[in-house]
Amino acid sequence: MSIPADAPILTSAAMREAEAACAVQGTPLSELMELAGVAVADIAWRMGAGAPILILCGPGNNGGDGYVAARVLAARGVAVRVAALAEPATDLAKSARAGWSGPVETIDAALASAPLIVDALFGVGLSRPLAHDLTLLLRRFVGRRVLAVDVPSGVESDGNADWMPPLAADVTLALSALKPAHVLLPTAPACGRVLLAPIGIAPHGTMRTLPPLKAATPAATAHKFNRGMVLVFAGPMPGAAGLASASALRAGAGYVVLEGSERAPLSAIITESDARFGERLSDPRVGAVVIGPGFPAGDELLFDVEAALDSGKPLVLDAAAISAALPRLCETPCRAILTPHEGEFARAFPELYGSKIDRAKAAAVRTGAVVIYKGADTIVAAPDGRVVAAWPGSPWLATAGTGDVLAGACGAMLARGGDAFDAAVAAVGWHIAQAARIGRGLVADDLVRE
Ligand SMILES: NC(=O)C1=CN([C@@H]2O[C@H](COP(=O)(O)OP(=O)(O)OC[C@H]3O[C@@H](n4cnc5c(N)ncnc54)[C@H](OP(=O)(O)O)[C@@H]3O)[C@@H](O)[C@H]2O)[C@@H](O)CC1
Ligand SMILES: [K+]
Repeated sequence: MSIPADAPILTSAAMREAEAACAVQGTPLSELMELAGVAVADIAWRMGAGAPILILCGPGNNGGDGYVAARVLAARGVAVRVAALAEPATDLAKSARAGWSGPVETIDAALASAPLIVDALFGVGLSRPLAHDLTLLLRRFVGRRVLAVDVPSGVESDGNADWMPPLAADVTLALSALKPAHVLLPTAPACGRVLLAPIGIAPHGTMRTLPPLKAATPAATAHKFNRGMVLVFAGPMPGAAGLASASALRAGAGYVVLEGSERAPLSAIITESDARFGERLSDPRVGAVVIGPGFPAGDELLFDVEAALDSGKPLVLDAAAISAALPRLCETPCRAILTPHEGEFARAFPELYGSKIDRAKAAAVRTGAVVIYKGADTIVAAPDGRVVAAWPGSPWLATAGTGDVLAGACGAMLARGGDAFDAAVAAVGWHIAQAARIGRGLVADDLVRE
């Protein structure tokens, strides 16, 4: 599974707006469908490597892309068969169908045919789950290689429903932009390797996939304080804050103070007693405060969160600190990154609905903070509507303590100054890159070991 880096993501409504704008600017949709069909044919050609190809066409424009691809592949000498679910229903699909001079079979008649299936049944126009008999029919193709056009058929492209496609794709060719379903669970794994065909629409939007990680080399004039000073607050379980402080240092902070713990995980980390927390909070060199790792909910946490909020420092609020800070944040937004996992998000924002992207965006608007909604399909959302989707993360990150490491990395990035959203995206990118480097058998401590 893989996804193009820094690629646009559009909902079906935004996609239709972009298509309409394209038509207004003088590019007919038939031209886009031609480009889409050629792009599908190119990938199918490479995947098929000379083998026969069966193209399954639906009634809408997704099916239209399939007919164009069939025509292009046949012209290249590939043995192509086309099977349709129904007659084309749109003018575009009808004209694409008219361009295909070969026979059109029924899907069950074509079952025995090809090792490579091009799934052009439904794209962003799917409006309800697939009928049961069609689902059963399509399952009979399981085991063949599958190239899905735009999305695997059966998937609701905006990520609002967890309808799973009967035929998971080996490769999905997203047209013009990725769709939320490509980057959200449970549908993302069914998309396989996602490729993007930029077919003439220049999508304007605020959602993208994770950008490539930039190597942040310190400036020649750097010293430990101007590289970012992070104050990590340890609660009753200091191991978690220890991980966060080590991670802040590894992720590039110049100076890390671990407050409330006597044991530093790395020799360069300064430990201090609780008594100095207030004093440290007013230290002008402190660029970010991390609070929450290893801290159960309760009065003690509430008191410290209030003090951190009063300080006006940029904050990373993790675990129970998120709910503790919520009433204040909703009243007076501050420069903060919240890092909830699924359970913490549900506790803090039980009333939000929609896709994971919608809910992350709504939480960011409500709190005025950047939200990193963690999971295998991590979403980073800013209050101004920017979103970065980090699918696929690393499966090795699904282990205790990795969230504390992410919180520390957020502290390091935030302490450098600059935009909190960019800091959050950089921290998520760093976290995934570290995990990818270590891979099999990773435990949280490995992420901060070297
Ligand atoms: N973005 C781009 O640049 C370009 C995008 N293009 C392509 O267009 C695709 C979108 O095309 P689209 O809007 O025609 O929708 P599409 O997915 O083909 O399906 C709609 C049809 O399915 C039907 N239907 C719905 N649900 C159903 C169900 N459960 N079971 C049965 N039927 C169902 C629905 O009929 P209904 O019954 O709902 O009236 C309607 O007939 C897009 O994904 C991309 O591939 C390119 O061609 C051009 C450039
Ligand atoms: K499809």
